[in-house]
Order: sequence, then structure tokens, then C-alpha cells
Amino acid sequence: MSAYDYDLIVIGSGPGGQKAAIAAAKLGKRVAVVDRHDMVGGVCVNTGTIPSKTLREAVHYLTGMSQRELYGASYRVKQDITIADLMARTQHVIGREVEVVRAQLMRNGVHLVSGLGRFTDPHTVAVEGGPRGERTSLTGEYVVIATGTRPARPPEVDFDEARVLDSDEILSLDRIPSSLVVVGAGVIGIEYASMFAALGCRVTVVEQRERMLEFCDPEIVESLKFHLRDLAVTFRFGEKVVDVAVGEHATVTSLASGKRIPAEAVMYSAGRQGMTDALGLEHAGLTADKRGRLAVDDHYRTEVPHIYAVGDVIGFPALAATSMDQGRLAAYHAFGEPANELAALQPIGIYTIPEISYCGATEAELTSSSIPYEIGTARYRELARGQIAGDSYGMLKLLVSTEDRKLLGVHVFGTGATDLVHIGQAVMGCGGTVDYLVDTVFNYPTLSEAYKVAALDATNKIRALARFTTT
Ligand SMILES: Cc1cc2nc3c(=O)[nH]c(=O)nc-3n(C[C@H](O)[C@H](O)[C@H](O)COP(=O)(O)OP(=O)(O)OC[C@H]3O[C@@H](n4cnc5c(N)ncnc54)[C@H](O)[C@@H]3O)c2cc1C
Ligand SMILES: NC(=O)c1ccc[n+]([C@@H]2O[C@H](COP(=O)([O-])OP(=O)(O)OC[C@H]3O[C@@H](n4cnc5c(N)ncnc54)[C@H](O)[C@@H]3O)[C@@H](O)[C@H]2O)c1
Repeated sequence: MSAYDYDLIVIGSGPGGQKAAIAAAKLGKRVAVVDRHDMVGGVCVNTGTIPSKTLREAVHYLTGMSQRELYGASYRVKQDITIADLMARTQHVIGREVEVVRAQLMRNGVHLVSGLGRFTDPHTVAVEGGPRGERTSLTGEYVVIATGTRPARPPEVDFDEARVLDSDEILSLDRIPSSLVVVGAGVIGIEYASMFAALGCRVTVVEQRERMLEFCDPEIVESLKFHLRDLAVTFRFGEKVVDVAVGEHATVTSLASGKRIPAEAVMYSAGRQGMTDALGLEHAGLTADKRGRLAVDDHYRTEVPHIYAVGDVIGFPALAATSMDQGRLAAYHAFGEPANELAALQPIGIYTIPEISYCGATEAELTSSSIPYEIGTARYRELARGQIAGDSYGMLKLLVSTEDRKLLGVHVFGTGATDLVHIGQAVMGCGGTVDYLVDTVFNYPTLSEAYKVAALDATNKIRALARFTTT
């Protein structure tokens, strides 16, 4: 008989928490997951990834954006798109996803305990605030903290849930604003900026840094900026917001440079804060940094060996995909189950309109490491599938080692980018060369054919160089 109620208590039911719980349950362990009744599935399902990606899909479909190349600039699936049109799809998908999470936990015998968890000692979690106000206390041999993050709110800004909003509240807007200031050009800011711009809203993006999405390929970021400017987005880089004044019908955002920007609404997407302040960390022997994040070792173990932390609460890369694997690996480590480390090669997908995705090295990284490479490019407009889909701006770029012809990086912009990237990831993961892509037959007409076109482009350039060198 164990001295504890559970072998594992997981705090937070987002991607990290879910996978930690299910991995432990599959090993025959007794597991409880604690989360608020209305947050099953975490930030991912309720306020973050799933709503934003469904909203994007609804915007993309209803605005007819992807078909305008074929049917003209005035093409729309629906003339007056309302917030209700957009939210109907979003709420439907959230509801389904919550059910999927509940069913998966239930059929694996994981107990879902409603409320907020707080340590009272290193092995005990008190749970308060269930739907009927119940309180309970659970003990566990191991604990996984997967409490994620919430939007960071600068203290000097008055968020009013109507005109000055964070990225959670943007989902409860009661109408599509005619103009919007987006503060912060991180991934969240740019994804929402592109959605509102596609809806015909005049968007101004204010970013204190000189550039946006610095980790991406600059050529692709330029293409995105070009597209967004074309949709009436204004960028203010190197500018800091110092004040937001709210009137009855509008807001005015003041920048440190003295500029003032009127807009119907303002959305803050200026980073996120770890959800650790209400966890009673002091009773567990833990401390968080000033952004609420917890430090872990290579096995996701905190400084208290039986307490693990996974997902956004441990910081970079703060993605749903990585959080899931961290949760699984934490549970395996706790219960001594052998597991491989995660592959170092991880993709990035940015669901702007149009979307961006990449995997592997960027040109800047290769240049600074003095690794010689050649570029192979395919433009969607030269692919039959690109023409059929009406995507004339998309592109795929391969970075190929001129020394051993290995694929070093793949960067995609346009339709299907976040799926297409995985072909390049698989080739790179297996140490493949550009010749594999040249020698492989792709379905025709597909966007995947871009790999072949880009591979031929790269090999033509490498051959030209080889001929020059040998003559
Ligand atoms: C707008 C937006 C868009 C995003 N888009 C993408 C994307 O396209 N792709 C991608 O990979 N990632 C995306 N992300 C990031 C992704 O959502 C996160 O990486 C992921 O949700 C983190 O998972 P997690 O396991 O840390 O838990 P989270 O999903 O953050 O959930 C944490 C859970 O813990 C609960 N919790 C907190 N404190 C307590 C407590 N004391 N007791 C009990 N429960 C508690 C919360 O209620 C919440 O349900 C996006 C995020 C946002 C905000
Ligand atoms: N597609 C995806 O994978 C996806 C989508 C959305 C979110 N996410 C995750 O969510 C995390 C958080 O995203 P985020 O965009 O909120 O955070 P972020 O920290 O990446 O970006 C915030 C930006 O706001 C700027 N900023 C802060 N204060 C400002 C001010 N006063 N004036 C002007 N600019 C200011 C910062 O310089 C920064 O560039 C990301 O790191 C990412 O991991 C991923």
C-alpha cells in the first residue's frame, strides 16, 4: 500500500499536464489531474492555440482571402462577417476538443479534480474552487506542475475588457473593431494582427524592438510584412507604448516618440507570465523567477526531486507540441521508464495569413558559423498546384550544404507551410541530402513538389560552382 492517495498529481490540464497524466496511467499508475472546471484542456484548448487557429480558419474561409487571386479582389464568402460568425466555429471546436481531453483522461482511469491546486507541503495539494465550491486535499508521491502562463499585463495600463484587451479577452469582443492597435509583434500579436487585417480592420502594430519574428528567415518575414501592409497594416518598430487613453467610443495609444494612434480597440500581446503565484510554492520548497517561471533539469525535474515542471511554465520554447512531449518524458522519468530525448530538430509554425514555417538552420546562423551553403527556391506560382490553389506568393526555400549536400534548413511561406515543413524535417532528421529530393517522385500536382523544384535549383547552383572550380 502506498502512503499517498496518488502515484502522480498533475496540476494543470493543458498539453503538458494531459500527456504526463496519460503516460503515467499507461504505466499502471494512479493519477489525478487538477484544473478549473472551465479550463479543461488548458490555455491551449480554451484561450490559446485552438481558439486562435480556429478563428484564423473561419477568417480565411469567410473572407474568401485564399480565392481572390482566382475570383477577384471583391470576392467574399460572406459580405458582412460578424463576431458571431467567427465565434460559432471557434466555440464548436473548443467544445469538441474539451470532450476529447475529458474522454482520453477518463478512459485511461485518470481522475479529473475540479478547482485550483495549491501546495500545502511538498507531497500535498489542496484543491479549492470546484463548481460547487468543494475543497479537497490530495497527496501524491510525484507532482507535475503544468500550470502554463497568462498574458502579461503592464501595471500602468487599464485593461477594461471592452476596448483595452489582452489576447485572452480578444476572444470575447462583441464586434469586429474598425481599427485596432496591437502592442507587441511577437507570434501572438502578428497572428491576430493578420486575422483582423484580413477582416478589413485597420491595424497598427507597435513593437519596441527594431524587427519582428527575428528567429525566422528575414526574406520570409519581409514577404509577410509586404502582405500585411497590403492589407492596410501599419508597423511602428522601435516604438514603445507609454499610455493608452480610453474614451467612450475610441482609444488613443501614446508612444514614447510622441506619436498618438486613435483606434477603436487595443490588444496587448506583450509577453506572458508563468501561473505560479497561487501555487503555494513556498510550501513545496520551490521559487519562481520574476516572470513566474520554474527552473528544471534535463529531465524536467525541479530542485525538489519528486516535483517536475513542464510546458509554458518552464519557458522556451513554450509551444503546445513541445509541452506534450515534456509531460510524457517527465512521467517516464519519475517512474523509471526508459525514453529517448526529444530530437533537437524542431519545427516552428506561425499561423499568420499567409502562414510561415521552418525547421533547421537559418541563413544568418549558417553565415555566423561559417558553414557554406547554397539556396534552392521554389515559388508556388511556378507549381501547377499553386496556380490551382490561387496562391501566387508562396515559396519554399532549402538551405543545402555545399560540402556534403546535406539539407540544413527549410523555410516555407504560404498555403500549407506548417504541414509542408515536415517533409524537410524528416529528410534532415534522417541526415538526408538534397539528392534524395531530386531523386524522389512527388505526386503531381501538389505543393510538396516545391521540394523537388527547390532541390533542383540548389543542385544546379552547386553544379555550376563545381564546374567553375574544376576548370
Ligand atoms: C493566442 C495563443 C496562440 C497559440 N498558438 C500556438 C500554436 O499555434 N502552436 C503551438 O504549438 N502553441 C501555441 N500557443 C502556445 C500553447 O498554447 C502553449 O504552449 C500550451 O498551451 C502550453 O501548455 P501547458 O501544458 O503549459 O498548459 P496550458 O495550456 O498553458 O494550460 C495550463 C493549465 O493549468 C491550469 N492551472 C494554472 N494554475 C493552476 C492551479 N493552481 N491549479 C490547477 N490548475 C491550474 C490553467 O487553468 C490551465 O488550464 C499559443 C498560445 C497562445 C496564448
Ligand atoms: N504559432 C505558434 O507557435 C504560437 C502562436 C502564438 C503564441 N505562441 C507562444 O506564445 C508565446 C508568447 O507570445 P507573445 O507574442 O505574447 O510574446 P513575445 O514575448 O514573443 O512577444 C511580445 C512582444 O511584445 C513586445 N513588447 C513588449 N512590451 C511592449 C511595449 N510596451 N510596446 C511595444 N512592444 C512591446 C516585445 O518586444 C515582444 O516582441 C510565444 O513565445 C510562443 O511560444 C506560439
